[in-house]
Amino acid sequence: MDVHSHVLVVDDDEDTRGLLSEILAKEGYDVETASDGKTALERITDRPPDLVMSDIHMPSLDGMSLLEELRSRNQDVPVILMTAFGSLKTAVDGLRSGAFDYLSKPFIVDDIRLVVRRALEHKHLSRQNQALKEQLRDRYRFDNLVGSSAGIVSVYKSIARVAHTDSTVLLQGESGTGKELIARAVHANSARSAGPFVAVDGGSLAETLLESELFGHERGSFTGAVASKKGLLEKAHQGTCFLDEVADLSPVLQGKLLRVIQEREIRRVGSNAPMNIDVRIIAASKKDLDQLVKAGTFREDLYYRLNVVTIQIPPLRERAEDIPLLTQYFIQMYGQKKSPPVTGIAPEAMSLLTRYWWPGNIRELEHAIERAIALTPQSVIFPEDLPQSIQTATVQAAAQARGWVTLAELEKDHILRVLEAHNQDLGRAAAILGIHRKTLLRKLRYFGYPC
Ligand SMILES: Nc1ncnc2c1ncn2[C@@H]1O[C@H](COP(=O)(O)OP(=O)(O)OP(=O)(O)O)[C@@H](O)[C@H]1O
Repeated sequence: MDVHSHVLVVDDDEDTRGLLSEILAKEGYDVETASDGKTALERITDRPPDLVMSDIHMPSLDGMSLLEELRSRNQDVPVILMTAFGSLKTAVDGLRSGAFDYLSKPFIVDDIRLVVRRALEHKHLSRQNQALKEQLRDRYRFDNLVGSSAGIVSVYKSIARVAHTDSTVLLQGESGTGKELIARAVHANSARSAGPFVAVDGGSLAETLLESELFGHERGSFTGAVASKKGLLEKAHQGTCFLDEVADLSPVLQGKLLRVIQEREIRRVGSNAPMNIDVRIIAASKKDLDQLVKAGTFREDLYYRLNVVTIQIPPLRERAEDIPLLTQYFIQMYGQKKSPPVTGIAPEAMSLLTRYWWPGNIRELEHAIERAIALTPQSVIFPEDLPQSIQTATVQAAAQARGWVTLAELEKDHILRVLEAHNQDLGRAAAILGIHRKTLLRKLRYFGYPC
């Protein structure tokens, strides 16, 4: 946060103005003063401050009226009311009318510092959240895809370019980068959008089951096939079939898929009669198909058929500038359902998110935000609401930046990772670490870990 934040002190008492100016200037703030509410309004119009500290009782426009005037002008500057000891009720009324906080006179210097810092942090945070909300509403979106980095904008352009053609598309990207969402966007922007979108996971089923899932089967074609059944490719007729984890298809199924693409026809298991189908195939893989072809585990002819247009989706760590926007998007998605609603994230927590390397990409970020929202009792996400792995990763990053790491940091990091990986089960973690449970507890208490 900017230490040169501009604070306007409003008080009819000259000594109070002097005292506050001195304290705040020492903290690095740029301080201006006014002796009554009317003068304050003129100053605010000329140069809007980041924070207003106003006495409640003043001649010509008191603190409460100043607050009301600011709110009626839709000016969202935080206001701290100052009150003489005894007029607490007015201060509480002020909070109800939207003051950020109040300070009682005589002042305690540390209270002033703390309340001012919190008010400015709050201002900074709400400004940041507002900017992100506007970005989300106006731009940086393509269907349900969010992001403004060069990497994701180039993906949007590719989607727009290929959607209207009927070509087969190959999506290459790590797990959780949004391949299915992108496939849906291609379908939604194509001439087939009124037709079905059918997703098939090539890695989820054993070969024979997958074959009958994909191509369907005739009654009696194998034990248990009591009725004939449409396959997923048939169900996708006149629409799009999204084939995820295409690298996991067995050689036999790779051959059959190649035939579908070449001949535009399928045969149900147990049938010799071919059926014409009109399906656009979008295939996806987290493994590099080019490498698999070289290694001889993926058919080269199928690769060339799939690879007519390839969209490379960059991992989240290579487009860290998208993290704040995505975070805000997920806060809006999950935070509204909570009571009280979660509407923002503290700058320290956001800083942890932007420094983490996200091996699980956007899916991992989405889960981290969803979990933090479920855990936090407040309306803002703080660092301690984030998974331990994200909190500790930052220690590692800092150590790496220094080029070394202390033994104590290494030990703490390792212990917390093992605990995280085993759902905080102390017994299992102690066994894996090769130490007694009591020793583990002692170390955790020493780290300040709640147990
Ligand atoms: N750009 C994005 N904007 C908003 N949400 C996104 C974006 N990309 C991905 N997501 C969300 O992240 C999650 C994972 O996305 P998706 O399932 O499409 O990834 P994937 O690459 O297909 O993963 P996998 O390879 O593991 O199947 C989903 O909940 C999706 O809605």
